[in-house]
Amino acid sequence: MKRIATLGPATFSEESVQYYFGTEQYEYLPFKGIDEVFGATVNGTADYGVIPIENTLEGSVRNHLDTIVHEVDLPIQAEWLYPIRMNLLGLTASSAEESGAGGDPDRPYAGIRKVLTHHAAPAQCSVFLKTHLPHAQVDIVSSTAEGARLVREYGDPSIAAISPLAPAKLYGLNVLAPDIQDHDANVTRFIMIGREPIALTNREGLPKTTILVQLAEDFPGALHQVLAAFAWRRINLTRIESRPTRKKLGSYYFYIEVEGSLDSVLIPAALEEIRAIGCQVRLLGSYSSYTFEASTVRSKA
Ligand SMILES: O=C(O)C(=O)C[C@]1(C(=O)O)C=C[C@@H](O)C=C1
Repeated sequence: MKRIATLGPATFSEESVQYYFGTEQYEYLPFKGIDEVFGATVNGTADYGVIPIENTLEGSVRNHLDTIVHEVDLPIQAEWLYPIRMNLLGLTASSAEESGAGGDPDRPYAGIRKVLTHHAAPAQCSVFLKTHLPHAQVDIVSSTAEGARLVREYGDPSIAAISPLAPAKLYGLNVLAPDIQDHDANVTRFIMIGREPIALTNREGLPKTTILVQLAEDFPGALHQVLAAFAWRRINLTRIESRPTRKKLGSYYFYIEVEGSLDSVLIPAALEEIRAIGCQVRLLGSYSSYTFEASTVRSKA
C-alpha cells in the first residue's frame, strides 16, 4: 500500500487528500508540521507528500513553493482544489459557564480570549475575527487541527481553535461558530509530490505542467519571448509567479504553470524554444489537476 504523508490528523490537508484518493487504497501518515511532510517524502518514509500551495483569500504559500524549488527535488504528481470551511471550536458553552468564562448560549464565543490556528487561517477569517473577537490573541500553531488538539489539552474554555470540523469529534470539542471563512468561495490548492506518477481512475483530471524558468540575462525582452512561446501555440498559462533565485539580488525564477501534458507535442516544443533563447528550464511536474463537486464535499463533523 502506498503511503501518503500529510499534515494531520484531521487537518484540511488530510480531509482534502482523502476526498480525492479515498481511505482504502492508501495509507495516510499524519505529521505535525509541513517540514516533516517534506522530510518523510524525501527520505522515503512516505511515497507521496501533500503540500498546500495557494488559497483564494491568502494567495500563494510562498515558503512551500520555495522549499520545492530550492530544497526538495521531487516532482509534482497531482494537484487538487478543495473548499475550506473554517469553524471556531472550543469547550462547551455549559463548561464555559461552569468555569466562569462567561458562557452565553447565543454567543458561545463571547468568553474567548485566545485563538489557536495555522498561520493561513486568520487571513481567511478576518471579518469574523474583527467583528466578534477583536481583542482575542491569535496564536499560530503547526496546523488548524493541532490548535483544536491543544484546546482539549489545555482544557481552558477561554481558548478556541479555528479548524475544520473533524477535530471537533476527535477531541470532543463544540462548534462555537460554523463557517467563519470570509467567503464561501474559499478554496485551497494542494499538490502531491513524490517519485512515481499517481492518478485517479474515477475522475477526469486536467493535464497540467509546471516549470521553473530562469531568464537569459543578456536577452532583452526574454520574459516576453517565454510567454510568446506558449501564446502562439495557444497553450493556456494558468499561473506565473516570480521568486528569488537566492543567488544574487534582483535575480528571479519564474514559476510557470500551463495547461497540457508533456506527452503532447506542443509543450516540449515550447520548452525547447525557451531553452533556445538561453533561458534555463527546470521541469517541476506534469500531472493531473482535479477539482471537486461542491455537493459531495463533507460538511459535518
Ligand atoms: O492546517 C491545516 O488544516 C492544513 O491542512 C494547512 C492549510 C494551509 O497550509 O493552507 C490548508 C488549508 C487551509 O488553507 C488552512 C491551512
